[in-house]
Amino acid sequence: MSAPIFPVIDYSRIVSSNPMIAAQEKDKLFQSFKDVGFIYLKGFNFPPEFIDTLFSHLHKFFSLPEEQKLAIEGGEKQAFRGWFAPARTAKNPEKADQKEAFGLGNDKDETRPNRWPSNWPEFRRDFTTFYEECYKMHLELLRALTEKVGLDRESLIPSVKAKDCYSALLHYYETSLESFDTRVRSAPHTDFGTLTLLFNDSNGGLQVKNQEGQWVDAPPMRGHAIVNVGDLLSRWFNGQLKSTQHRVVQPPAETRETENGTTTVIPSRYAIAWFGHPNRDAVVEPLKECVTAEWTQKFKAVVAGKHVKERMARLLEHGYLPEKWTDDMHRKPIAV
Ligand SMILES: O=C(O)CCC(=O)C(=O)O
Ligand SMILES: [Fe+2]
Repeated sequence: MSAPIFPVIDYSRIVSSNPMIAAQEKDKLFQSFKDVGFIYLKGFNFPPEFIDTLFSHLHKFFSLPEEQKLAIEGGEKQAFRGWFAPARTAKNPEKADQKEAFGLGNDKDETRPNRWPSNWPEFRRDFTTFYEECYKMHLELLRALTEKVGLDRESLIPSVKAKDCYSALLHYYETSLESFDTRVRSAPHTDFGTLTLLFNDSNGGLQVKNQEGQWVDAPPMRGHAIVNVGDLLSRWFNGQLKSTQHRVVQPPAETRETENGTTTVIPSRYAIAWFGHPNRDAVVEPLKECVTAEWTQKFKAVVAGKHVKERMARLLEHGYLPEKWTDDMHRKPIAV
């Protein structure tokens, strides 16, 4: 196997009680987010078998009869909780990514109830555990990053304590080769929040834009999460940490035997993303420790909830058509 394209960070070293080990790993974490904005994370709270269980839930959920999924369809009015049909990943089906999704948030947030599939307690239990564990891990990573700019390690914690995070279960369904000419699985974007923890099945497709502006494959590695910096964390660190563009393209096509000969298809792919977001009412502006005479303030203050909602609504409104996409689109203010 070739060398991983991002640095591999060992979570167990970040939280090690040996200060030398922890400091070394935190340096590497900070530097990696400065250089590329992406890492592979290993040594964390749950074993690969737990992720396997989550993936088997995904397979089962997305193959439920459509009427059962429609019963828990989500959208902006449901705070993006529930099922998103393929055509609903954008209002105009022509522009939608080739995927269906299930979104969930903090299960204790009664103002935005999750829309769980009925009669399936294990699904709710396991994804709630997953959500909570990812939340804990992201806290430790935030602590490490704030320490690195000379702040108290608890400085950012009050701004994320509401657990207003989000998780998206993704099914990029099998398609014919022809329909891929004009459509993508997930068009180029940056994530909106603090840190994203991403778990992939063994089918590739994720690509990340490198410093030279080229798209490079970020293949999945068993037992590792891919973790990347989102826009709001980048803002907090005044752009020192990079919120890097990524996209999902098709893996190699497969040829199948059929009764009438052969057919070429793009195989399906499943992914589980957990997006760390600050509290809805948190005001995110560059930390003063990250603003200097040489590196002046790059961003204005934004209210986190407004930023996230606008970005999600825009995604749903417009979809991401590659030919219409411009690299700075996500930074343009939305007309309200
Ligand atoms: O499916 C993937 O690997 C990545 C998905 C992604 O980037 C996202 O949903 O923000
Ligand atoms: Fe993403």
